Amino acid sequence: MDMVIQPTGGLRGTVTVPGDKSISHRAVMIGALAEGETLIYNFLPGEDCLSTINCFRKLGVVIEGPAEGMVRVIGRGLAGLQEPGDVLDAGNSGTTMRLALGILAGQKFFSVITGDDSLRRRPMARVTEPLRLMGAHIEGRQGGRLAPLAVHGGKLRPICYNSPVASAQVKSAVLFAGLFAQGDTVVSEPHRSRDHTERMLRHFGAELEADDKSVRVKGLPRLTGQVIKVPGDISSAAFLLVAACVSPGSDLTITGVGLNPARSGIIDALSEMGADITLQNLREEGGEPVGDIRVRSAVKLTGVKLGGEIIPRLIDEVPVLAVAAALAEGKTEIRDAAELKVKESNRIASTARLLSGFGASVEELADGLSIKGVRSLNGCACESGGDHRIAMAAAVAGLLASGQTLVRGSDCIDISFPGFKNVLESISL
Ligand SMILES: O=C(O)C1=C[C@@H](OP(=O)(O)O)[C@@H](O)[C@H](O)C1
Ligand SMILES: C=C(OP(=O)(O)O)C(=O)O
Repeated sequence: MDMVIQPTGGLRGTVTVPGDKSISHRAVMIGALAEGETLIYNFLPGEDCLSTINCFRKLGVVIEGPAEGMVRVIGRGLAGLQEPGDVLDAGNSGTTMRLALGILAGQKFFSVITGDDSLRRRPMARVTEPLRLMGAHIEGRQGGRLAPLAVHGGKLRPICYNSPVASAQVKSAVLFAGLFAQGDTVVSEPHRSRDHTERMLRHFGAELEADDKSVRVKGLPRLTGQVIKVPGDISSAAFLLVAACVSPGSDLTITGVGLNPARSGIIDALSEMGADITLQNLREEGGEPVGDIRVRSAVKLTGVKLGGEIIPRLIDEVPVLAVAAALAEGKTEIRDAAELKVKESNRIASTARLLSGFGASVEELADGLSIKGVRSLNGCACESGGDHRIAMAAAVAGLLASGQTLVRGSDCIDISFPGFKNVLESISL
């Protein structure tokens, strides 16, 4: 499907964005392992989260919905999953595959998990290695580095795992496996990644301690079904934030957005660039910080240097942040972001290609991007390459460019932000 985008005269009004993808996945998975019913409100009906629901249905879990934003999970308890009669399909979702592997590692039965072309190219050794150390038997292409992966799970032992990458998916897979091991499982990482798993496990009754760089979970907890209200996804809000910052005449409020500090790097980065962003109505819901974000057109955005600890806090927002950088004054450098190469596409290459098509001045670095701001972008025809974040970054660039933009292959936006085009149309002048 192609999406046509015209230049915007500013973004105005009050909107919500769909539920957080990371939290929606985890609510289904932890709900499945809990005893009793879990009700999930504002569940993200994006394709990735539907893949999680499908996988857990095949594991014998009764899951109703999503219907009007609500999902009901009838938990089976820690020992209640059943052997799937067929291959589990994680679709395009790295989170589904990696987190599910942590759970499958702890099951006595045999299972196979696969995904689409993109997911079958993404690195899985980062989870299969620690899960093998815990005692799981996992086979796959290239010695277990690539899906499809076959898992003979069973009795696991706890480990102290020092992850070489700051990845919430690796951390969560090991913590989930740790639920099935007697004793304490510890995971540490070079920088702190998003901590939704830790927060939600605690909410369901697990014993968990965390400090700056490590997390410890006690095995064999009794998890109890909960009511979860999923906040709006800051990664989806990011597209609207950038469009509103850069286009003159904007005054936009996005209500009920998750503001977990491990996810809010985009607000810090844009603010450092000179954006006019205020946070209002700050509160906590279900153990997650939530608030409303008001963004007005910036007088001027200036280039920044980003690297180190902020990178995991804005990793999925780099493509759209690069659009802001392309129109900022001076140079922006994003380093320490080599992880972008192993997302749905190589996002260093795909972001550089996208921006070049709009006439931006961008250079690919081994671990990031260097972008020199230009006065204006020119609308163009571009390709999503099947990557939802690239498709939406392209749409935002189109809103800020002169002339018309055509985004080819925009259907992949439904992976994380169903209704994106309608939301844009409702706020764009
Ligand atoms: O745990 C999660 O929900 C996610 C973690 C991040 O991936 P990594 O753990 O690979 O960094 C992120 O890019 C992805 O969109 C969602
Ligand atoms: C990288 C992403 O997701 P996942 O790893 O779950 O495919 C994303 O949503 O940008």
